[in-house]
Amino acid sequence: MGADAGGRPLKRRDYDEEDVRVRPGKGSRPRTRRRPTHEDAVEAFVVAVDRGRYTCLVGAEIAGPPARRRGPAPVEVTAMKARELGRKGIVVGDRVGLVGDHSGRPDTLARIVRVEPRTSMLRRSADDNDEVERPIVANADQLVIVTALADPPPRPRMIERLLVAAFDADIEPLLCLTKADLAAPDELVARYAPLGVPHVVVRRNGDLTGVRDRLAGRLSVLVGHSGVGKSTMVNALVPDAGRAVSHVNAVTGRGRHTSSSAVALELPGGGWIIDTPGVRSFGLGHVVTDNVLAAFPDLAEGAVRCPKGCTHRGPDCSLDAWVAEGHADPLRLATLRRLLASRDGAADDD
Ligand SMILES: Nc1nc2c(ncn2[C@@H]2O[C@H](COP(=O)(O)OP(=O)(O)OP(=O)(O)O)[C@@H](O)[C@H]2O)c(=O)[nH]1
Ligand SMILES: [Zn+2]
Repeated sequence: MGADAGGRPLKRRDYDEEDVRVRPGKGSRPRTRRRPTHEDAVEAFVVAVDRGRYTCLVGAEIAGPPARRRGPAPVEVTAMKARELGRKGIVVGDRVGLVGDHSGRPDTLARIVRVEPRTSMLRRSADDNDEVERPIVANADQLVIVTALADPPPRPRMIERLLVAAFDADIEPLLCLTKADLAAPDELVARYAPLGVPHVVVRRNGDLTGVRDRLAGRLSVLVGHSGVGKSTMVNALVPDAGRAVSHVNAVTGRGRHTSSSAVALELPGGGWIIDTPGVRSFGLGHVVTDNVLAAFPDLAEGAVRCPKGCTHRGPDCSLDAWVAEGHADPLRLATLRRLLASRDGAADDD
């Protein structure tokens, strides 16, 4: 399980497991009962979710520079999920179809009747040994791993977890090293650059050209431990971020929800960033072993010699020999094994 006949790890293509979970119909109902097609639904982009209320933008340019936007400014619409969608989850980043009152006028409520197929889904589990996954953000094409160079100190375990999550979700990672005034980035860069992970270095009030270039025209999700300077950077990248967020709050009317959920913000130069609240941990219980391994490209190469179904933790594992032969750093193998072990309940803290 978890690999195809050629031993390659399976990639998730069924981005929405709820789509395929078919419920047995209630006897008398004809099986061919068709749902309304809602051909009149307008396209919208979900920028915030708060307890059953979805803040959606109608007419937003999701990729590419806003200069290319021809029509009028996007309209912010509050919507609820239509009954017919059942338990289907809707998250920030989703593209949806809206019916009903989508004027965006105060006290109006549209209905989401459709969720477009997703190009990616970033998920985490509550715990490593918990396979129940929580979808976080849909359709992102870049995962920005925000790490302070000091205060708080970098947490390599967390970085590696996020790299696994990015690989599993088929999202490109970007290491964003903040607080460069406090410590040099050399050590972290030396650790991740050989793995092909791109990086940018930022500091408060510093030049943001490097990170802006990486974010331009893309849908990036920012994840980091609390206190790494994520808000400081977001506010510098999106000068009216605070206003946008409080506007969203005003629409949903539920006070400050920025600390508890993700919010999508448009970059002045085009593209979107999805800011997520600071995380303490990032569970990987839902990731198949082969995808954990595949996120370690320096080791995955050596694992082709492993016995079929290798847990990569037992005495038959060929990775010990691979490392002994000098193909990879023993610390990397230790990291991989710690991660795999934590999925069986062992602690894996920084
Ligand atoms: N020295 C230094 N301090 C910074 C820098 N960027 C942010 N800080 C400080 O670090 C602290 C945390 O910054 P925030 O931007 O609030 O961090 P955050 O990641 O958004 O944290 P949460 O809101 O808890 O998720 C604040 O006291 C900032 O002033 C930096 O480049 N250098
Ligand atoms: Zn093995």
